[in-house]
Amino acid sequence: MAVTLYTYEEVAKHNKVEDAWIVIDGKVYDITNFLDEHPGGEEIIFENAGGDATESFLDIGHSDDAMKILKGKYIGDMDPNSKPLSKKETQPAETVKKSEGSPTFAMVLSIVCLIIGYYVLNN
Ligand code: HEM
Repeated sequence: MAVTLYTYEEVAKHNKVEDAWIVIDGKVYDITNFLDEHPGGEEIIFENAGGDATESFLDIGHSDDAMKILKGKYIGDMDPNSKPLSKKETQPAETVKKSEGSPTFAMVLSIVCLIIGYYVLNN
């Protein structure tokens, strides 16, 4: 089967949480479904979305297990004629959303406090 070739411009479009690709060693990987499963954290891997993560990936010294997971995410090769873009051009489109306290919870808490305050003042 023919290998799909991608350019750095094409890869750079996939820099979103719901659509994230990275390049490692001339190969392209779709890591969308892996972001929140990454043992090293969602943020650190997402920082490389849309760009080349070869150096960061190898620097960490990932295990054979990590290599196996990586293989499963393979979608094609880099076009050897494509030139890497600057870091600025491959910045992820957003940051990974952190789970913040739910606004509903804060609202319920305020209402409970008001009710308690009302009873304290009126008894
Ligand atoms: C698809 C690509 C990746 C896969 C499949 C992957 C997989 C894993 C796995 C399985 C681990 C657990 C430790 C191990 O088995 O080596 C891990 C840890 C880690 N990864 Fe990744 N990773 C990927 C990309 C990256 C990238 C691009 C970075 C850095 C920018 C990164 C940074 C880390 C860090 C900091 C840890 C924690 C290491 C530690 O606690 O010692 N990973 N990764």
